Amino acid sequence: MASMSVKHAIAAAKKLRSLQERFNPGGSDIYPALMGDEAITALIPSGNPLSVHILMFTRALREQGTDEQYEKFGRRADNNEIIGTFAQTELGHGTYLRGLEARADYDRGTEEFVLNTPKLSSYKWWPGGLGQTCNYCIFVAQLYIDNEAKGMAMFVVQIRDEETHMPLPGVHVGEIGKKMGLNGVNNGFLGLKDYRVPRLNMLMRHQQVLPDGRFVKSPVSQVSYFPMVFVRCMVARQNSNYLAQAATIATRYSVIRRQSPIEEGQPEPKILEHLTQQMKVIPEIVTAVVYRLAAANLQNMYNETAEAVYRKDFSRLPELHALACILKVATSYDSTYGIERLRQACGGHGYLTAGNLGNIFAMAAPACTYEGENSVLYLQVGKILMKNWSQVLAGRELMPSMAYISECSKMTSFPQWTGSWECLLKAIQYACVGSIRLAFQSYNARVQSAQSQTAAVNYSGLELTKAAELHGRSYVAGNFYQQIVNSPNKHQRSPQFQKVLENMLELHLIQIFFRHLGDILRFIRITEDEISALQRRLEEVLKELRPDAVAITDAFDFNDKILSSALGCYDGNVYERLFEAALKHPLNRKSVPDFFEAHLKPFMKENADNAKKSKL
Ligand SMILES: CCCCCCCC/C=C\CCCC(=O)SCCNC(=O)CCNC(=O)[C@H](O)C(C)(C)COP(=O)(O)OP(=O)(O)OC[C@H]1O[C@@H](n2cnc3c(N)ncnc32)[C@H](O)[C@@H]1OP(=O)(O)O
Ligand SMILES: Cc1cc2nc3c(=O)[nH]c(=O)nc-3n(C[C@H](O)[C@H](O)[C@H](O)COP(=O)(O)OP(=O)(O)OC[C@H]3O[C@@H](n4cnc5c(N)ncnc54)[C@H](O)[C@@H]3O)c2cc1C
Repeated sequence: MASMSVKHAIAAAKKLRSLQERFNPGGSDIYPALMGDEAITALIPSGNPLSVHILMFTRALREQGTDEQYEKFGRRADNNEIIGTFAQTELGHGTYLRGLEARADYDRGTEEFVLNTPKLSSYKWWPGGLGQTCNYCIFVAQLYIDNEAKGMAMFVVQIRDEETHMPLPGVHVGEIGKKMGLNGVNNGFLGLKDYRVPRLNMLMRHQQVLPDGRFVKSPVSQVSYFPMVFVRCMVARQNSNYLAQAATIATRYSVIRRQSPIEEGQPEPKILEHLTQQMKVIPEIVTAVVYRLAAANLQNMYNETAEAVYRKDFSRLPELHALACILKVATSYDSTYGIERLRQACGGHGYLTAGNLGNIFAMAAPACTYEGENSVLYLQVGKILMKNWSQVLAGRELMPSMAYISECSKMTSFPQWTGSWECLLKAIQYACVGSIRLAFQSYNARVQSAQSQTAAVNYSGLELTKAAELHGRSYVAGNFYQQIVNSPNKHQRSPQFQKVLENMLELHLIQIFFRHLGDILRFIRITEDEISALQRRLEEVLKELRPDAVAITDAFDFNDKILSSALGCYDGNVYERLFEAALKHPLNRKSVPDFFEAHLKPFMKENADNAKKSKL
């Protein structure tokens, strides 16, 4: 499996490189985006062993290395002359980066770093492609000068011979083992023992160790976390695509499959005519659209911020970090749960490998863990919200994506309920701000009762998480509202198209309202009649969107090869394709399987003989 995926990944890399040269000669930016795109991930169903090389190794060299270091390592990596990975996580630590145990001691006598993974728990563990594909890596370690810790630093480390691919002396490298999916990625382990690299192998764009051992601190230490910010943005985009793929499959299947007359004596309808089926499928289509738009916005913000960071302007980093975290969490959680819901919406056939929903799930689910475990990132956003709430209390302006928090904080009570989109959006934002206020009070009370700030974060963790989750909902819903209602492109849309978009907005807002009804009722009074009215609107908008479901998913524009699904093909020949796939199964190669004579027949015979004996 690993060797097939390496072969496919290389073919894809070549093809994309040629597209890059044709459409963006000399540029380097579209290549990583293309490389990680849905086409590639779908065509390499066991995972792309070059993803971390392209998304993290090359970027870190470009963004964390000096120009000289880029010339030495980065250019070769961009050309795929060397293949690397990002080796940060260890067997004993993934989340708590300050606890990483790998160390780099500066030897000023030789102007080298001595790299070590001193214990079993300090072995690098998980990096994509490290097991077999890579010959280089970025090794993240605690930097020590004269045995004094200076914080995290990144080192370019050659781990295999460029000619023979043999591991170099002092390097212990291998594959970590079979996973629930992504088995083509050869995630690896790495131990280093007194492994020396020249001083200029430490990436020194933002912090430096001078030849005499003097340490020049980065102006902003968090900039060393920047490679993770990029991948979080990519996860937001990629997981939205996985959800869109699953939604396309389930929608197409739901207009082919017929089951159970709705009226006695009537023919069996397409299953998508059943209201509960609409509720399983259509909201997921809409969620995919909503997240794709949010992820596109995030990507633009990333591009602008990355350019600024390259010029050493770090001012927008906190906002990008907060948004990348929350969208990474929201898209990975919602796509994972959504894909499973869509699998169930395909009944028994959804469980067949031929439907491909299992593999799409296996691709999407680990994003809840990698690149920052989701609960940990919720807490990270929760902490940022606390900081921003202090700013609100001090009357200061907030970053644009949090401006709604200031606005809601000024409201003494929620305005008259109208049920309009503006009212629904405001209700979500208002509940979010109420949750932030409660979390802040709880956190503050703990700090005032002499708890440390970190302990106060831990014990207010549930409230911080709730506030972060609602902030994600507020941002995503607000972004969708702006794009549908206030977009400058609105007037170029046909009235029919605008109506479909507005129906999607209606469904999204009502869906989020019902998901968070408990949270909203905590802060806003809404009557039973007002809630019932929303229930009727939900049923109505599902009915309105039903005829558009196929067209919307067709507009995602996945071709059959990418979906790889007997249930989701464009031509709708579901049963023919399921049969075709079944007949290809190895057990169908022979009418009588080998195990019959060897095991089954003797077993049955023995039972028959015993039965005969007991009758005698
Ligand atoms: C189309 C493409 C397809 C995509 C598919 C992807 C394919 C690739 C597949 C897999 C790749 C997976 C690769 C990896 O997993 S690499 C390893 C990733 N590891 C992590 O993400 C570790 C998670 N941990 C952390 O990020 C941090 O430790 C932490 C949780 C944020 C906590 O760190 P720390 O304790 O140091 O920090 P504080 O909480 O005290 O925060 C201090 C201040 O720093 C700010 N901060 C934190 N992180 C960042 C950041 N990234 N950028 C900017 N600022 C950051 C934080 O807000 C605090 O700020 P303050 O103002 O309060 O001082
Ligand atoms: C498919 C895959 C690919 C990966 N690729 C790479 C790669 O290329 N390079 C790389 O370096 N790493 C990679 N990783 C590792 C990944 O980044 C880590 O697994 C991830 O950051 C989570 O860290 P952890 O495994 O240590 O989880 P842990 O931190 O041990 O989490 C376990 C549990 O503890 C909880 N927890 C931890 N800390 C806190 C806290 N402060 N507060 C509350 N709860 C907490 C978590 O919420 C979670 O429930 C990959 C992982 C996977 C699954």
